[in-house]
Amino acid sequence: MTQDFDAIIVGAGQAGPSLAARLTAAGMKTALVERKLFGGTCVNTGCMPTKTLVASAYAAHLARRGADFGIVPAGPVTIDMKRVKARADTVSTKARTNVETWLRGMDGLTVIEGHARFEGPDTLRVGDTLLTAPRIFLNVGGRASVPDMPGVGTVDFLTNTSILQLDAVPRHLVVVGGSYIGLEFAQMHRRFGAEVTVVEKGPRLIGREDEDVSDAIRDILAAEGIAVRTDATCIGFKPHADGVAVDVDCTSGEPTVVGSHVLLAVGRRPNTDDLGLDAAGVKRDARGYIEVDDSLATNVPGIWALGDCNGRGAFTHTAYNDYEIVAANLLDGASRRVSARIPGYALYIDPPLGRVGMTEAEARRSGRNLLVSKRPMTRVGRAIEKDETKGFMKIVADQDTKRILGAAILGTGGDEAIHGILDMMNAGADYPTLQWAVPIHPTVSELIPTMLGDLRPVGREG
Ligand SMILES: Cc1cc2nc3c(=O)[nH]c(=O)nc-3n(C[C@H](O)[C@H](O)[C@H](O)COP(=O)(O)OP(=O)(O)OC[C@H]3O[C@@H](n4cnc5c(N)ncnc54)[C@H](O)[C@@H]3O)c2cc1C
Ligand SMILES: NC(=O)c1ccc[n+]([C@@H]2O[C@H](COP(=O)([O-])OP(=O)(O)OC[C@H]3O[C@@H](n4cnc5c(N)ncnc54)[C@H](O)[C@@H]3O)[C@@H](O)[C@H]2O)c1
Repeated sequence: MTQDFDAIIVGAGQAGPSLAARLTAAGMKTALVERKLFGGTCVNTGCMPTKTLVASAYAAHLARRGADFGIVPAGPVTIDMKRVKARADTVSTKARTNVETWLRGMDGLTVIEGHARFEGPDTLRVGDTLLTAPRIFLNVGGRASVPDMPGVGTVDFLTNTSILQLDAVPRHLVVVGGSYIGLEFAQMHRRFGAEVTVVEKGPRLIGREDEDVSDAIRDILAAEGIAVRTDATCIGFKPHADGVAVDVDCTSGEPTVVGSHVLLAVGRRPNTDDLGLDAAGVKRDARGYIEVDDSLATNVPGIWALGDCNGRGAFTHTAYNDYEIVAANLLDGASRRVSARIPGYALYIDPPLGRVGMTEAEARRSGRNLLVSKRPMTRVGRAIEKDETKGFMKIVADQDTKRILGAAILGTGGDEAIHGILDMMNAGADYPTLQWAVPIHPTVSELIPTMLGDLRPVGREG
């Protein structure tokens, strides 16, 4: 059977559903194909369950710290991991149901469950059905990457998906990969009561960030009793009576760590290998990401790629912004470009890291005349009042243009406070403009104008 549409969307992640709403509202007969869970990674195995778990872990941490605030707990803090898991499941399930209900009730949209694969540039097969359309939008996302590390096939390991099924606290969780996914799970499980070791092949955690950020995060995690093994260039796995033996024969420390559980958090790979892209002539890069231009169009006219599968972003908000770009260009006559996007994101350890724009290292490499201001959270009233004074804030600006180039707020409320800077950068305002804002007291954000007053010149690199 062949069904003809004006538009087909593959994937109900962060871009697909909203795009379906715009296309159908514009009168296009649209099909949306989803092979697994409506809402995709963020809703089911990414942001939503993990941030719900992070909130439970924070509650446990604060409860243990009760005495610091004059609150005397009735007894020791215990973790009911079944209820912790149930809470995360409920949040995910509600969100997934909402997306699915919305899509199924959308006028002009045909929802098709199944795996879509190209048979030609305007034709996709889902089971026995052929779907055709002059416009095809790929929002197929990604999955955990499982590299062919020595012994990986001989042991049980967890990914960001399977670890969500744990309803008991692991005795010893070994987290391989010291970046976003690894660090969020490492800290939450430590706070749930597990022994935790993070194994990172690079010389430092979260290696894309500035060294001072990496160092501060390592200190924060170490203070909670998380063991961190960096420079682990020779990681391997062996079955062990107590779980899994992980070779971390690094430059120092014990050569092997035995964990009851191992989480692989070593990056993601796009879901583009089983999409039949060759049949449509759509180009992928060496890592499998679909190649797109600045408007997210692929090399084949009438096919666009949005979200994690295009390699231009790896976050929910970048996937959603991809939808906004494509919809605005197609339906509103706009000419929006992905290169205009200012990168921003947060790492949800506690305290969180809010980030926008360039790191200081990137700014130095750019050869500009730089101004930098840095302030420890021990000098932020709001943090002192909350007794959450770990971390620091840093802003980097261009001395000549007076534009803010980037910022990092590693500290309580950092994921929210960073938006004051992100919004100003997005508005194209210079830093003296932000300096004149009258922020609310007591907040973390109120120190941003003060920091701008403390900007000092620093040298360039190289
Ligand atoms: C543990 C974890 C925590 C995260 N936390 C955050 C966070 O706090 N903040 C943040 O911004 N980002 C976070 N992310 C990243 C975020 O989840 C992703 O960037 C986002 O979900 C990408 O959305 P997407 O629409 O590109 O793809 P996805 O959400 O992955 O959706 C793709 C959909 O396409 C479907 N699909 C794939 N192939 C086919 C096919 N051939 N046929 C039919 N359907 C198909 C899939 O089943 C899936 O439903 C996290 C990710 C992980 C793994
Ligand atoms: N808070 C958030 O917004 C959030 C949270 C989780 C995930 N995410 C998204 O998910 C993506 C994937 O996250 P991730 O942490 O899996 O990947 P990542 O690419 O950010 O980091 C992978 C880490 O694993 C290390 N690594 C790679 N191969 C290794 C090996 N063989 N042995 C040991 N270490 C190894 C790398 O050096 C790196 O530190 C991120 O890019 C991010 O966009 C976002």
